[in-house]
Amino acid sequence: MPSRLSDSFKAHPVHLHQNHIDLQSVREVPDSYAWPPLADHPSSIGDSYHVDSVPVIDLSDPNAAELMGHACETWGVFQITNHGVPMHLLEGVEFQGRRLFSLPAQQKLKAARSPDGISGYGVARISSFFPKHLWSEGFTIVGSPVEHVRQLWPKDHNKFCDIMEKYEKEMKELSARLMLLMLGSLGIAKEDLKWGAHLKDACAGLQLNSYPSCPDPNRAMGLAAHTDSTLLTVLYQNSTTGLQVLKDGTRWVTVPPLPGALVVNIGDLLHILSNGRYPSILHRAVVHRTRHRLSVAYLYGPPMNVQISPLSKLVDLKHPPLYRPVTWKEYLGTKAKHFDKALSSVRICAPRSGFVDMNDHNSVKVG
Ligand SMILES: C=C1C[C@]23C[C@H]1CC[C@H]2[C@@]12CCC[C@@](C)(C(=O)O1)[C@H]2[C@@H]3C(=O)O
Ligand SMILES: O=C(O)CCC(=O)C(=O)O
Ligand SMILES: [Fe+2]
Repeated sequence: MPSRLSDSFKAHPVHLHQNHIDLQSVREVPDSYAWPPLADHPSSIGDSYHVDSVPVIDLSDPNAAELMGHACETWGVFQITNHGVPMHLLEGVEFQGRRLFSLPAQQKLKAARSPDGISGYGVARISSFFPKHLWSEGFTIVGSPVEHVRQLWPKDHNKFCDIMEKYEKEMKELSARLMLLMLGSLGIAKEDLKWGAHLKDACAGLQLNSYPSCPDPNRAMGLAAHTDSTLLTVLYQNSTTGLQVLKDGTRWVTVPPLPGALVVNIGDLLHILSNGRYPSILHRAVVHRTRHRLSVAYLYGPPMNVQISPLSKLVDLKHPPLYRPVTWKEYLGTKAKHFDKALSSVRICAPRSGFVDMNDHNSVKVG
């Protein structure tokens, strides 16, 4: 039986609450959705992004790799322009996403994700780690979405599936190109990577997120703070603000929507591969008082059987490997169990003077 990414959650089924209320029509935030108001929870505009903003990189710039390396070290997130993904495809994906989320609740539930499954309609998996519900709904595609989409539109599933397939193809090529640039910025050539010839044989998923407008956005949470379990994530957001990243572990900074631009996030697997030089970025999505927000995340990971471990070129006596090898599938299972402790659970005790200190209990035992 071949190994499949969709089996990652089999050992950690979660019975997620499906939204029992229609978020589009409520006038007040119910208690089960009310998060403590956060002092650093800017309600979308007016925060400091004007003085210290997420880098924007023009992919046609000859210095793109260098700029990206700097952005990865200092931010862990950047936006890209001139990426070559046609605008009409981005608009098509947004249109299909809106079409899906505007279906009646009963119809969407026909395509519900199963508790041990990866694909389908539902609330984000991470919501099981929080006491309050999220102000969002999602549709996850890993592999072919056709069985789930048939439940939504029994007579008309082709349009949605065709557009998503086209989009995934474009995203796969773009992600492979971004990986090459990022590796280049670390001094790594394609040949230095065992699976360098397979950057386009990636495993990947697509996550459509919908955030209805909210009567009290400071008390609701669209998507709680998390890092992605990917190498990198390419995110399309519509023209409504909502995505925020934690800068220097202290400040939430809004990633402003730029027409036609795409956001690139560093995920945990690139963090491991780069031996911590390109740290994964903690991010969240807040909601808006009057506007509905839609985002589409392309979750790019390595081919199925590849073990990800710190690149040997980045490891020496002064920089010992900080993480043990993991496959993407294994890491997703670890994330499902340990959530924000997943990265430290695969961390090797850092040797202090070249020797492994057996008394160092910093690492978490997994099993
Ligand atoms: C390939 C992936 C990556 C997943 C799990 C699986 C399918 C859905 C992805 C997300 C999308 C929403 C945030 C997140 C944190 C979540 O809950 O589901 C992501 C998670 C991860 O990056 O860990
Ligand atoms: O909606 C957003 O901007 C963030 C989505 C996200 O973080 C995800 O899907 O992993
Ligand atoms: Fe994310």
